[in-house]
Amino acid sequence: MSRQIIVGNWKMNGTRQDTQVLVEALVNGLPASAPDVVICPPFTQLALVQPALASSPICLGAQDCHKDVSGAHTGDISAPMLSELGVSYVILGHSERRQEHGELDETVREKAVAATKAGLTPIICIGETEDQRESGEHEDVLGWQIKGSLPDGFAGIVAYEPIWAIGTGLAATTDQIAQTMAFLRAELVRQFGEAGKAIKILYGGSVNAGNAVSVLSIPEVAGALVGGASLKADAFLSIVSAASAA
Ligand SMILES: O=C(CO)COP(=O)(O)O
Repeated sequence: MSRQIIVGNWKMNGTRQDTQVLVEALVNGLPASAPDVVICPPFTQLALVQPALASSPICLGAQDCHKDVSGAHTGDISAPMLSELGVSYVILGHSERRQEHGELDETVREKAVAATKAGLTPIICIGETEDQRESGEHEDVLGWQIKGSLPDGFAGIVAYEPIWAIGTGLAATTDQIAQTMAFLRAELVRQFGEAGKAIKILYGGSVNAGNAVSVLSIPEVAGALVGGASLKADAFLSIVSAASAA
């Protein structure tokens, strides 16, 4: 299996003090044979974290970017601004942004184009609601999200995050993840041809130190997008170690 990637999405958490303590623990505790590791602090902490990662293989990610390079977009941050801060990955289309900010597939696609132009690797999130899973519509929903959110020639990462598994402590079962991963791979190949085989797919949704080994051992799972457990150094480093073992 190719090298896995573990991404920590800190969401809207972390004072300067918390951030310094957490980053130091991650940098010092990273195992020698670690997978690729990315941490995505809030925008306001990026400039603080970047120098702390200077001599570490841990990469810096952001949680969103705008589709334009600059302009009258109050409160937004552009992809080149992130790139200038040493950011190399950006999470796009997270369900919290889709739900709280009404972000549509089309917007996510435009942001992915902007991110790629600025040299960032987009991590595009997709996932179904609990109702969609229960009514058996989840594959249709995920297929449409891939079609709508991933630009032509997409060479980034997809993160499958079932909305009902985010922050609930109830990760999807290994069978649910395995079936959905197989569906997503087939869909990526159907939509992108040969290039669809190379797109890494992460799983996200209540990944923790206890379930990481089983989640990361599922075929097609190329890593994890971790929320809550990425805020605790011990838990996140256990997940990182599980990826090294998977
Ligand atoms: O949304 C997530 C990562 O982007 C997952 O969050 P939790 O790991 O807290 O469920």
